[in-house]
Amino acid sequence: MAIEFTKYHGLGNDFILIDNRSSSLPVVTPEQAIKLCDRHFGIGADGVIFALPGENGTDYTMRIFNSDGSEPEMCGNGIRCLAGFLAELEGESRDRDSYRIHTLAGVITPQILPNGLVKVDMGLPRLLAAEIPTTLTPAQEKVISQPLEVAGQTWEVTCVSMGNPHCITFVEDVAAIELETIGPKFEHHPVFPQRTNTEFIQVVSRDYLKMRVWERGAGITLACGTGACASLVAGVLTGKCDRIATVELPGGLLQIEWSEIDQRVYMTGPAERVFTGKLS
Ligand SMILES: N[C@@H](CCC[C@H](N)C(=O)O)C(=O)O
Repeated sequence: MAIEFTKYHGLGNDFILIDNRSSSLPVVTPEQAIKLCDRHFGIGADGVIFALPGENGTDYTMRIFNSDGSEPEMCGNGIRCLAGFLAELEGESRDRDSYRIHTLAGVITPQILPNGLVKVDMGLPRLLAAEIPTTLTPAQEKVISQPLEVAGQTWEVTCVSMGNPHCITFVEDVAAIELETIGPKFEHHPVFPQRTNTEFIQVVSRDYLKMRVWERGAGITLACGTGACASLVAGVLTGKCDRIATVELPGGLLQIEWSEIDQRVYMTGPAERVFTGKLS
């Protein structure tokens, strides 16, 4: 049976979206997702996202497979794309602009703004070592500016979970980082039992950060929404930036806020539909 899909991207972080609302199991296996994501022999994408029926009273459930077939807990750019995709699926019967989405990282709420951008309530950042998870500090302690040996160099890292793990390091010049070489070494470092996403951040000013990312299960991507949120939180924890900042990624800009009022993180950015097709 042919499966319809729609390709979306959020700042060049691209996804194959599948309408999976009639079943609570993804209609594509992780092995198939690897093939679909292949940029030479498949459609090409950083991941496959499924719109499933809501669980625990939510409107919908999001599941995602990375391009290596692993399943992450959350995806920031992906959930903006999912909001656009759901609006498209609901069509003229749509009577809301925000969705409560069940994810492996908890309930996440994207809202489609009148200007077409999507603002997402990304929830509370998790800061304890056990929550990342990492063995860099004792389980119930935060991981702020800790030394970590990677590739014969000592990096100062701060770790934040947005449901998925992030290791953030502040550098003088993001352009000088050899991501392809160093990224996998962070991802598979033994202090990260569930591997990690790694963000390299250059602080341009207290409200403007430049970021490059190596994603767990996907490698170099043009943007990472959870990574931008985690990086702003790391910047606040280390005193390097304000609670509201623009994060510049290779694919474009995200606006991130770590609210002083409710301590939740809010991300605003685009979601662009690219094309549709059928898997046979
Ligand atoms: N690109 C995403 C994150 C996708 C999941 C990540 N690769 C992981 O394994 O945690 C984003 O925009 O947040």
